[in-house]
Amino acid sequence: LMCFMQVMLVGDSGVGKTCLLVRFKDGAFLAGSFISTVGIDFRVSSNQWIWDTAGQERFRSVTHAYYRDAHGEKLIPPLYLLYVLVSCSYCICQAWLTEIHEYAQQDVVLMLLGNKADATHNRVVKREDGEKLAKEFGVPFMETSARSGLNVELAFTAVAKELKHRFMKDPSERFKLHEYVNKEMKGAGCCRT
Ligand SMILES: Nc1nc2c(ncn2[C@@H]2O[C@H](COP(=O)(O)OP(=O)(O)OP(=O)(O)O)[C@@H](O)[C@H]2O)c(=O)[nH]1
Repeated sequence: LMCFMQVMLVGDSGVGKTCLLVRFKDGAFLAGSFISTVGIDFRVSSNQWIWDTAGQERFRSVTHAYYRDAHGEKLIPPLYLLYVLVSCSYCICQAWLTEIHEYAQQDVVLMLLGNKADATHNRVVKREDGEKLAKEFGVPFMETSARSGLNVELAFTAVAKELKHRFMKDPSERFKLHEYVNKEMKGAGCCRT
């Protein structure tokens, strides 16, 4: 059974959307100069089609267009919402969550990721803050690092598992995304690569 899915990464410019994708797909970290995504981009990884959206405000209308299909129906795919632990992008995450609720379907699969967990000396957002925000919106949460690889694989496979279960609609085997994530995720102190 081939299951092809699309997911989308959203979050402010510079939080590490492209880097997380590259880490997941190629197992490498894109260090050095930062090339901002223009509009929207996608990468195909085995059976996942992952949209990488531009975080910059001036591309917002382009990314919004992808939230709906040609008939204006609410479409769009499971989302990973990112903020970064080293700047105030966390503060505006709430705005992203509100926007997603407006544009996406009710049953959208969402995952909140706090990226750049490796940059401990620059950290300004506490883990508890991420947990609190996630709880408020009822979404699973984990801290990640595209640099060290922390929880990157898990973030993508957990959503893939959830979608697979939804697709197969087998009520006897209800997949519990929150439980799975809480069991499998690593803390930021431990660097799994
Ligand atoms: N230390 C550290 N730096 C990271 C990490 N992820 C990304 N970066 C750096 O953050 C910068 C921005 O990363 P991108 O992945 O291009 O950010 P983006 O969210 O795709 O940005 P836009 O395309 O503008 O929306 C780059 O300089 C990366 O090297 C991480 O986990 N740890």
